[in-house]
Amino acid sequence: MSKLFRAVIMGPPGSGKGTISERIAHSFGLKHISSGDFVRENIAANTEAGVLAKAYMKKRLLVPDHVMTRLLLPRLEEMTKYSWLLDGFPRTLAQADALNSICDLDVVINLNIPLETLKERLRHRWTHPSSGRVYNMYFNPPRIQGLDDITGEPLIQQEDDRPEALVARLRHYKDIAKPVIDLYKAKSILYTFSDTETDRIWPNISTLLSTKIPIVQSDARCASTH
Ligand SMILES: Nc1ccn([C@H]2C[C@H](O)[C@@H](COP(=O)(O)OP(=O)(O)OP(=O)(O)O)O2)c(=O)n1
Ligand SMILES: Nc1nc2c(ncn2[C@@H]2O[C@H](COP(=O)(O)OP(=O)(O)O)[C@@H](O)[C@H]2O)c(=O)[nH]1
Repeated sequence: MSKLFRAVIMGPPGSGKGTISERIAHSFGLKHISSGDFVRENIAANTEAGVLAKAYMKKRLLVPDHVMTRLLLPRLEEMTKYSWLLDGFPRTLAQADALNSICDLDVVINLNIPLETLKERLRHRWTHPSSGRVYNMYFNPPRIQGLDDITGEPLIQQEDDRPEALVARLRHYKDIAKPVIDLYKAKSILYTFSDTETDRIWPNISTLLSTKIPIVQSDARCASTH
């Protein structure tokens, strides 16, 4: 059997991590692990780490490294048989070091999107709070305005997505992501994509992954699409 594939997707809020992760999972058959969704699931299930995480998220703070690693590492260890794509983790160098201690990454996709584009997208991002599903009123609107496609529940605009909040979030992202980006650059596994449109970035990511994903995965993809 060929080697399993391990990838991470990084980028500031609104850069398209969730949108692109879904396309990668669909096209290449990788398991998509969204750290934000996983945190929300743990909060909903009232796990010990979920209770800790909730206290930070309520204050709109990032969850500390030790809580995030306690949540994510066991989840990844359950996935040793699968190829996966990790979205939203690691965010800090400490998280990257913890990840490094349990696996070798093949590819890190780094999304580099202009600030004005991020502001514009997040201004129109609507979220289904309990699942974390996101919509954009122009790019991928819900079937019925203001309602989640799956549950029919109301969508909300998160405080954090307001342009005023975004500038601070982005500055914070840049500070904590820089050493992580430098680490992956030094390992020669960082691939940076810069554009204002996901639809223009996607073909380049798809080409990259087609050259990297092991044969077993590509065969599985062909089998499921023909
Ligand atoms: N490594 C991580 C991943 C997540 N979280 C917490 C804080 C986030 O606010 C929340 C939700 O994470 P998401 O990645 O879903 O969403 P965000 O709104 O933070 O980011 P984005 O706008 O990039 O989707 O989980 C965290 O503290 N540390
Ligand atoms: N207009 C526009 N919106 C996009 C594009 N790509 C993603 N979006 C929307 O922008 C928002 C942020 O994307 P998301 O995938 O949630 O980014 P994340 O925060 O990095 O996970 C969502 O509302 C997406 O639907 C794009 O190319 N153009």
